[in-house]
Amino acid sequence: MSIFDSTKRKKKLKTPVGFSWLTFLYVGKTDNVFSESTRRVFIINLFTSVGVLFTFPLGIVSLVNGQLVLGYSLLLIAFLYAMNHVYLRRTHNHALSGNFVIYPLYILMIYLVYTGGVKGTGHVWIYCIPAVSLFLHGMKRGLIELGFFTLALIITLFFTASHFDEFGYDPALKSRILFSFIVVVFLSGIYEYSMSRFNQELTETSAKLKLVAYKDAVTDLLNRRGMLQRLESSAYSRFHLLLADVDFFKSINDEYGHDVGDYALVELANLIQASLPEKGVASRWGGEEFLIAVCDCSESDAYALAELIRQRVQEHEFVYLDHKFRMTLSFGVATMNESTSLREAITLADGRLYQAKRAGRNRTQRG
Ligand SMILES: Nc1nc2c(ncn2[C@@H]2O[C@H](COP(=O)(O)OP(=O)(O)OP(=O)(O)O)[C@@H](O)[C@H]2O)c(=O)[nH]1
Repeated sequence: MSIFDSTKRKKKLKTPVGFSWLTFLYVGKTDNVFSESTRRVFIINLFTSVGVLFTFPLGIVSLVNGQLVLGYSLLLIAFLYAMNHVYLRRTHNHALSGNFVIYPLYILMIYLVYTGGVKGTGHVWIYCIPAVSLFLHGMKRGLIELGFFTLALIITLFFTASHFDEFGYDPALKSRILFSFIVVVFLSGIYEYSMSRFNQELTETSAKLKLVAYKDAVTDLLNRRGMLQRLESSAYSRFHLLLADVDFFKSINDEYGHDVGDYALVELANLIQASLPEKGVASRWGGEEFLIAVCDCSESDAYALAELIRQRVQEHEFVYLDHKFRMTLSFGVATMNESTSLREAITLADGRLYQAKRAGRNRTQRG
């Protein structure tokens, strides 16, 4: 992999001056908001923030009503969720943070079903479990955990001295709660499955589109857009550009046909690729033009590389069916550095290439 695959400039969300809810929910990490990990951080943080808004006042109400265990449990969860925000902000570790969310939630739900919560309404909260569990742990682990949770629910409902009966509910309510919970698990599972399939297809399609957008279909090198993107996002502030143009390429097309011209371009691309140093990248810049970039070397090294490629091409015999022919390249070499921008360096290389052509072709022109 080339050194030009380095730091990518990432899109930042515009945040208004002062407090921003988006910045809060993304725990300050608003770059690359479309990435899966940032999305997870967002949802976990959203869930815990909403969780604090519910559990904190409900905890206070429970304490006031004298339900001390429930009150302290809710306040503990509110505290854990608030700490989770701090933890996410510092580490962005959504995997561990997700566990902070879901495991206390499982325990709280079983506790609410067992005790009846506030005025026997505790069981109504269990329906948030399937979606959260499947989202945080995915289909496989999520369903296994939900299986265990359902088992704990059955035991709590039917085999413990839960306080459920003391609120005067119809006995059928227990089985209705269980079945409706299983239905919600089932629907959430279908939703999670279709979402993950959709996301997978979206990721694959976007990777394919990127490939098409940044690669040249004939030579498989980067195309102009891909090369510009690579160079503009490179961490290196100094590199050398070698702009090569095939000499009299039109005559190849005219003499042997367009297919042979295409074959020659592919062969040239292979020759260039095979000559590249580790810290180099090549692209098809235009019709019969190739732009090469190298870094961590001197201007003389860059010139020597252009000469090496030029000589290899000159010595190479191109063979296509019963056609045999030779080709040459002209080069213009320029350096991008602190005082010369990328665009200026490309223009310089282009000007020097033109000089090499005017001076007779099959040569390298540097500054
Ligand atoms: N086969 C093929 N030919 C291409 C492709 N892209 C551009 N060309 C041809 O490249 C040729 C470029 O011709 P010119 O610009 O006149 O340059 P040249 O013949 O190489 O002459 P100099 O650059 O002056 O040495 C044209 O005939 C284009 O049709 C391609 O993808 N495949």
